[in-house]
Amino acid sequence: MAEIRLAQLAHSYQDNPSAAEDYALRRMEHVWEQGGAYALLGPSGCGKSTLLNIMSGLLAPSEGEVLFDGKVVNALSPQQRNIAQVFQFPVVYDTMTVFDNLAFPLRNQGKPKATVEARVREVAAALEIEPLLTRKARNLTADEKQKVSMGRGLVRDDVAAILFDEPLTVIDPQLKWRLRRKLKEIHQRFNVTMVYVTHDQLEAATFADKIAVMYGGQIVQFGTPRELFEMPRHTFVGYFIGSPGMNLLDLEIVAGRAHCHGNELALPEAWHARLAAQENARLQLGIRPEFVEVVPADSATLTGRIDLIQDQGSFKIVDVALTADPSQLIKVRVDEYKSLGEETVGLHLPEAWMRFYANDLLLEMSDEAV
Ligand SMILES: Nc1ncnc2c1ncn2[C@@H]1O[C@H](COP(=O)(O)OP(=O)(O)OP(=O)(O)O)[C@@H](O)[C@H]1O
Repeated sequence: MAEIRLAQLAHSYQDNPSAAEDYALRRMEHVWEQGGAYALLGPSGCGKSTLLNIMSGLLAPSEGEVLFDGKVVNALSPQQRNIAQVFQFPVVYDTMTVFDNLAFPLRNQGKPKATVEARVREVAAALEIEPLLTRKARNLTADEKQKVSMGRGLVRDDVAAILFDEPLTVIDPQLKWRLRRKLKEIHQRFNVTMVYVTHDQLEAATFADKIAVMYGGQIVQFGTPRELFEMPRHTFVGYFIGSPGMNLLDLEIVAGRAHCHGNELALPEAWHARLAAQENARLQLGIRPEFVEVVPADSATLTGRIDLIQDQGSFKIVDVALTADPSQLIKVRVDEYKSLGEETVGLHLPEAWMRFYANDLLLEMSDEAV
């Protein structure tokens, strides 16, 4: 088991990269601590698999170093790094029984028969595949094969880390949730560093203690699911996390004060000054649909017309088109029983839940300054 450190790491698939866009991974510093349960979350093409393959040793980075417990491992193969990897599609030996598939990595290491037997049964029980142990792998369903594949990743107790690359893609949706919970339980029991790649925020949040959100070849935020929800450090995190994502509204500075679509924001003086000081930056206000309040129009920060109401069961998502600019929609989450009355509504944006971004990056202010 190991701490995995990425030092000045970058990767380009091109021979002579020059511009930032030539890099699948932009220069990064990152640490996965020993024993953590992590998710690497991001949209297709953001660099997740590239990063995972560099950590496992399947791909050599074009720049920088990968360190396991402080030792540079760039030149080591996946076997030498002692990494277990579980891929999107099952990797099993069809002609072997499930037992032999699970036992394979242990027998390769020359482990005693009793140890092999005990460990295979423990992992099979954790994954609920004990009844399959005597079956030939080729007769299994895709779900069952993938469980065996995961079992092969979990069976060794001396691995530096287990890396999962979208391992539940082939799994039946109803089973997915149960398997994620299982993986979490197994993580708690075996205390091994796990990094789980996914593009699904729910999958990331149910598995991981901390999530690294990737965008455009960079880790734009590394935090708990709650931190990503409450304090997105990049507009992409605001937009990508949440359902629907964060509302992002352009801000203007008029005579040194922050305005949103023609209305001055009710903010402490220090915030107006901080925003006004961001010369030439694109300024945005971010607020999640959960925190926008529907209020009488005469006491509102902004007013608008209800454009669409989507019933989501226990709540509704209401799209409000702003009076000052009807092309700008704000999404508001309201209780299913809330009566919205008039078509024109007022919106209150509580100061505690407003987030400010300059060129997509969160602006912060210490408590004393506000
Ligand atoms: N072998 C390769 N040769 C050239 N470019 C590649 C190669 N593999 C990936 N890329 C490019 O690198 C970027 C990152 O790809 P990567 O597969 O790491 O992203 P990802 O987040 O894992 O996406 P997905 O979820 O679709 O697998 C993409 O622009 C992709 O086109």
